This record gives sequence, structure tokens and C-alpha cells, in this order.
Amino acid sequence: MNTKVMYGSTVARHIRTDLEGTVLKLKEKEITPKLTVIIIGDNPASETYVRMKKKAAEKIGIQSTILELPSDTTEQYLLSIIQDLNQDLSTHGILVQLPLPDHINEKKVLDAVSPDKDVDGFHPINVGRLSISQEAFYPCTPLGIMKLLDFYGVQMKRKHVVVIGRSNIVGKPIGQMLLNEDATVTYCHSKTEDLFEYTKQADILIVAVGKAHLITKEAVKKGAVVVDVGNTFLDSGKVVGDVVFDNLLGHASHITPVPKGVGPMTITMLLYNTIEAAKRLG
Ligand SMILES: Nc1nc2c(c(=O)[nH]1)N[C@@H](CN(C=O)c1ccc(C(=O)N[C@@H](CCC(=O)O)C(=O)O)cc1)CN2
Repeated sequence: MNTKVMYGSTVARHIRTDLEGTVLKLKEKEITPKLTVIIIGDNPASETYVRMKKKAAEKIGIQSTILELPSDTTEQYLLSIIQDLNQDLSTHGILVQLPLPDHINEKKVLDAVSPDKDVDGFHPINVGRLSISQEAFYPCTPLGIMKLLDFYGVQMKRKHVVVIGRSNIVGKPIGQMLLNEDATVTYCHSKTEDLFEYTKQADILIVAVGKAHLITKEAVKKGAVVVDVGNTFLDSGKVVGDVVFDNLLGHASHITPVPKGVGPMTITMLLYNTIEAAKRLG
């Protein structure tokens, strides 16, 4: 079987070119989309992702600010910053980079971001809207996966999708988005017994665990579509996914690589959501 490699980097380039045009049109109406990213502490991976977000935003004309706060920032102070940004008319998108330090309550922080500026799609109002298929800000990684599957012509309707991972950022919302497209969805997670009995039944397998090399071809039905959301940094500095990519070549019908697969789509969907917020808020 000739496996089709689904490059998010390629799809992202196409979408970002379109978005750049949309930003120019907004600027003609004197609207400059603005994204503010808040990062707390010094997690090296988070610092990398935040830098990538700023660079990608500025490349297409979105104004971008990073607020770097020390790891001992209090929850109260962080909440006050978010309140200020909610009120600031020039800010369209607010994003708090995760994970947060242990002393800060993630739920409280995400609830504090105005749902109208919640370009991450993590506010309960946006989560609820997704669950009833309403217009909302959808979380960037699952939205990016949907665009990627669509670009490569992967049919979702009536397919059996197995999602490994039940995080609020990826696992739960990607299952809901696929359900909204009439797929049949099975969720697996750390307490699932006989995991591979499920994965072997998948027409589309989404792996979002963060465990390097979890999935080899023995766990995958021949001809399945495999989407790897893993991003684990090895001591060598190399980034790897949850799937043994080379092992699946010739076995899967489609597969995403790591890097250059889902990751670039995550950042592209953040740009998309920020522009949507600017259109709505003006
Ligand atoms: N507030 C948020 N926090 C986090 C999110 C999120 O969507 N919102 N997701 C992840 C991290 N993440 C974005 O923040 C992210 C992860 C990976 C990539 C990416 O492009 N990875 C590259 C490889 C890494 C590299 O090149 O250095 C790839 O896969 O090609 C982008 C964004 C957790 N936190």
C-alpha cells in the first residue's frame, strides 16, 4: 500500500496565505487583529510554542504581544491581567499557554477569559457550543486535524474513529467534532483495558497521548488513517510523536508525520480564530 503522508506544514501554508489576505482586508477597515499570549514560568517547550505563535501571527500581519510572567506569579494577579485584557478594545484574542504552574487553578484562569476573545476555545461556553454543534471558537489542535483530514480528502461520515486520549485540549473535542461529521467515535484512555483491541478496529486512529512510540503497525488495521498528535522532546532535542512513523509506511493509507504534521495546523488555527475574533469584535 502506498501511504499518503499528510503534511500539516503544506496545508498550513495554503491557509496562512488566505488568512494574510483577510488581514489586509480587515486593515482596510482599520481593524488590526491583535493576539496577546500569556506565559507563566520557564517551561522550555511552552517558550518555543509561544515564540512560534508570535512569529506566525506577525508574518501574516496580526499584531502579537507575549506577556511573560515569572513562575511565582499569583493566581490573583494573573486573573487581574486577564480582566484588563478582556476590557481592552484593541485586543481580539487572549491565550494563556498551558500547562500552568501547579499553584494556579487552570479552570479558574480559563473561565476568566472572555468567551468572545477565547481564541483557544477552552472557555466552558465555547466547549458547550461545540458539544451542540453551534458556532464557537473551536480548540486549535482538533480544528486543525479536521482541516487536515478534509484537505487530504479523508471521509469521516460513517467511519469508526478511535481517539486515544481524553484531554480537554485534544481528545474530547476532536471526538465531538468527528461525531458532528457523522463518524462513530470510540474514546480510549489510560484506564482502557486491551487498548489495542480497540485501535485495531479504527478506520481513523487519532493518537493524543504524549507517549513516544506507543503505536506500531500491530495496533493498526491495514489501510487505516493515522493522526499523530504526540510531541515528545527526546534528550537529543529531537521531537517525536506517539506513532512509529516508518513502521506504518506501507500499512496505513494516510499518516501525519511529527514534526510538520498536526503541530503547524494548531498554530494556523490560532491565527484563524484570532482573525474571526477581530471580525466579530471589530
Ligand atoms: N493555550 C494552549 N496551550 C497549549 C496548546 C494549545 O493549543 N493552547 N497546545 C499544546 C502546545 N502547542 C501549542 O500551544 C503546540 C504544540 C506543538 C506545535 C508544533 O508545531 N510542533 C512541531 C514540532 C516542534 C518544533 O518544531 O519545535 C510540529 O509538530 O511540527 C505547535 C503548538 C500544549 N499547550
